[in-house]
Amino acid sequence: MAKRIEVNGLDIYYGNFLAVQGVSMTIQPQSVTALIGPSGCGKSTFLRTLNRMHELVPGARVEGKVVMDDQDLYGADVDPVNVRRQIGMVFQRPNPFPTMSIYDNVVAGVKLNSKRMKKADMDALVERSLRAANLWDEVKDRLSKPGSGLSGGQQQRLCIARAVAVQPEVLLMDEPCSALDPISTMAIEDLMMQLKSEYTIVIVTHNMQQAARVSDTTGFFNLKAVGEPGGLVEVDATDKIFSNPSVQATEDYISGRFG
Ligand SMILES: Nc1ncnc2c1ncn2[C@@H]1O[C@H](COP(=O)(O)OP(=O)(O)OP(=O)(O)O)[C@@H](O)[C@H]1O
Repeated sequence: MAKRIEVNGLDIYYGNFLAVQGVSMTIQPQSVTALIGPSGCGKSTFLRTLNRMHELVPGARVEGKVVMDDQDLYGADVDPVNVRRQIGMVFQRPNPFPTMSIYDNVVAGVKLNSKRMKKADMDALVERSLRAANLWDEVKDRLSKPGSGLSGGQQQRLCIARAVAVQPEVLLMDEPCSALDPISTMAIEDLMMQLKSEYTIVIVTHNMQQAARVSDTTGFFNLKAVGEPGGLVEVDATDKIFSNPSVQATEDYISGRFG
């Protein structure tokens, strides 16, 4: 299921404002890629271009290429809704539909894709997705209760269950633990390590220990200067980035000298 994403010469605009310039990188399947860098350098903006969510902002657009396996995600005949089905996203704040039951939250995306399913198949999908998100045991006896009744960490795992229920190839996570306590954070990190055997995972994180713990590859984004666009400074094996980066700015950032 996991797919490779090739990004080539990507420039990302909000109207006339060039927010991110010239990103080229390969995102490997069945692995976790972490994106780190100081605030405002364009990590989240870049992440949202990978599943065509960026263009939901009026006036926002990209130039350059994003190719998933052999599919040009910005090709003229490509339906962005279909791209978002293949490339799921988990956000900073857990955002289950508050009045919907846990069960309905898991199948919400599947229903949106207007797939008609038998009740037994739907039940199996709910169980499989909640198990994949390591949440099944905690909620199996209250599937009809509202998703908003769960703890923050459980809600975030519910959102992950909702994302995996549509069987995407890629999972994008934008600071998925920043609103969670350390125990819930550990649960999500464990989950990422398990999910990467089936998915391509890209995570934006401000937590460098987290990037070092969970990712195989790390990309460091930075602004060239104030008022200049952000860009990818270097991308390499996580061990290398955290022990012997090629660029001084990466070392300065990871050793806490700025950002
Ligand atoms: N909706 C928007 N409209 C206009 N400009 C935006 C919008 N969202 C972000 N930007 C600008 O794009 C640039 C990159 O922002 P982005 O949020 O991607 O950075 P980031 O590295 O993810 O930051 P943080 O770590 O603080 O979340 C910034 O200059 C920001 O002000």
